Amino acid sequence: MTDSTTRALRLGTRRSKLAMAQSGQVAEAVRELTGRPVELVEITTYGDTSREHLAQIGGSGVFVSALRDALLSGEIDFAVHSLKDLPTAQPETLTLAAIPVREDPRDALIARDGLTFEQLTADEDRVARIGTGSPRRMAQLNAWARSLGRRVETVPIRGNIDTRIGFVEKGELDAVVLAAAGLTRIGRIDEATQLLSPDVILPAPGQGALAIECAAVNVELIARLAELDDPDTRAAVTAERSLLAALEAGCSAPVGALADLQADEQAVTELHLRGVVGTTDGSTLVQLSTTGHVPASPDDVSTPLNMGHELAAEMLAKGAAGLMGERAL
Ligand SMILES: NCc1[nH]cc(CCC(=O)O)c1CC(=O)O
Repeated sequence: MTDSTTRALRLGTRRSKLAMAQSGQVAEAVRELTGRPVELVEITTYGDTSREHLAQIGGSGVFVSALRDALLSGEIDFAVHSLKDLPTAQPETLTLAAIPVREDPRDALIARDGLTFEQLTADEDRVARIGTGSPRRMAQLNAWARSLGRRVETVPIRGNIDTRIGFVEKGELDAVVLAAAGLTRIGRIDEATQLLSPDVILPAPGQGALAIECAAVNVELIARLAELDDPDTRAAVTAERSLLAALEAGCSAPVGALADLQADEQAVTELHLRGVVGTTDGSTLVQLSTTGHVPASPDDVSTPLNMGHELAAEMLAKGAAGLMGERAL
């Protein structure tokens, strides 16, 4: 006989080093919270087995669909995702039970010889080759170089974090750009040679945040896991993802967004949302921001949702759609 209140909770995870690191961290928090054992169940996803470029596989959520199938079939009780890999449309059958406190949302540069982007691009006789498969990073890196009166060559690469850093270690590329949060989680943040300010490189919507997902029918577990939720992070990533959704862009589109919360003098929380869309060559960027007041109720995400929609409408009015690749306007 199995007792549903004491049996191990099954946490579905991808096998990658990053996924195992973040699942292990959440497993520990859930053990402490519930007093129940947590067992990791490895699930292989299409995103792990495909050798095609992510932009070519297209569609969002290649990393998440196998985990979601396992949630719906009851094979696992909950899953941990990188929020930035989750499609913005949330299926009704699944619930984001918790979005814990976010890690550093910034992108990081790992360059040869400890160099910064400014140093790397200073040599006029040698165009720096920077590896990234992300159209968002390409657009902003190229725009940044242009603003310095320089050029860079962005080289499309794929693979896990270790593989990508390997291109710099082997001298095949001058630098790569990765999420600081991923580097921190696998213990390699010390190798970053520069943390890229959001003033020049806006991260992907939701970058640095995790999402703990359950089948919607699992109401008791959802209520327990809600204690791991951080309302400030949820408000920020809700605004970022609402912007992404309203731009009708997928996770591989050249869209950056970052929301930060600040308490003003009257202790009212202000949400500042920045968004960018650009062509991958960096010749054109549409970059806008907005500020709103967030109500004290942690359950009310209507303000962040509206801010994302409104900022998207302004960006579209400034021609954002035309910059996002071959899409019907
Ligand atoms: N696209 C892959 C991916 N998904 C999540 C992270 C780690 C950072 C995070 O949790 O946002 C990464 C690696 C990267 O972009 O460097």
